[in-house]
Amino acid sequence: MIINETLRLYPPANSTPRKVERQVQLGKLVLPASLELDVRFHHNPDLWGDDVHLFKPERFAEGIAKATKYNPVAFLPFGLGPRSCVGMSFAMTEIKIALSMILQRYTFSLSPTYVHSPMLRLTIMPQHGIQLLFRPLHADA
Ligand code: HEM
Repeated sequence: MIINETLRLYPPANSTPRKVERQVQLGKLVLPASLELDVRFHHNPDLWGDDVHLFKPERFAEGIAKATKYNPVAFLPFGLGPRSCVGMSFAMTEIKIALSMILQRYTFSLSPTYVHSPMLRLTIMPQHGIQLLFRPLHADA
């Protein structure tokens, strides 16, 4: 739940560039051929609710399908289609291993010096870093 909500609000790839191959109508919008688009993810209150900008891992309590109201294009941290991320399974496995190794050994909380300022520099990253206070769970950690 926490990983999914982090990927929803702070997807490392904030948008996906696409080029329109042939003219297409999307609702009221007519997109002409050759138009270059930057498709941005996960900030539509119609899909996520009025609390779209809040970090709420519990959205995913019953899985991605339920959280997205069964809309298969609502949650796209790894993109979609034939050019979607080839590293998705690797990345998800790596995140889970790293988190479980940390959580087995430490508790941690945000340092009072932390300033929340996500910024886009190729990927989304914390502008001033993330200062955490770690406490070992075991005497030998
Ligand atoms: C949390 C980690 C990651 C996220 C959120 C992420 C996200 C993405 C996104 C959004 C795309 C573009 C998909 C599209 O255009 O539809 C992409 C493409 C790609 N990613 Fe990742 N990625 C992650 C980790 C990785 C890792 C670990 C690898 C390699 C080991 C990787 C390799 C690639 C490659 C090669 C592409 C280009 C695929 C293509 O154009 O056919 N990614 N990724």
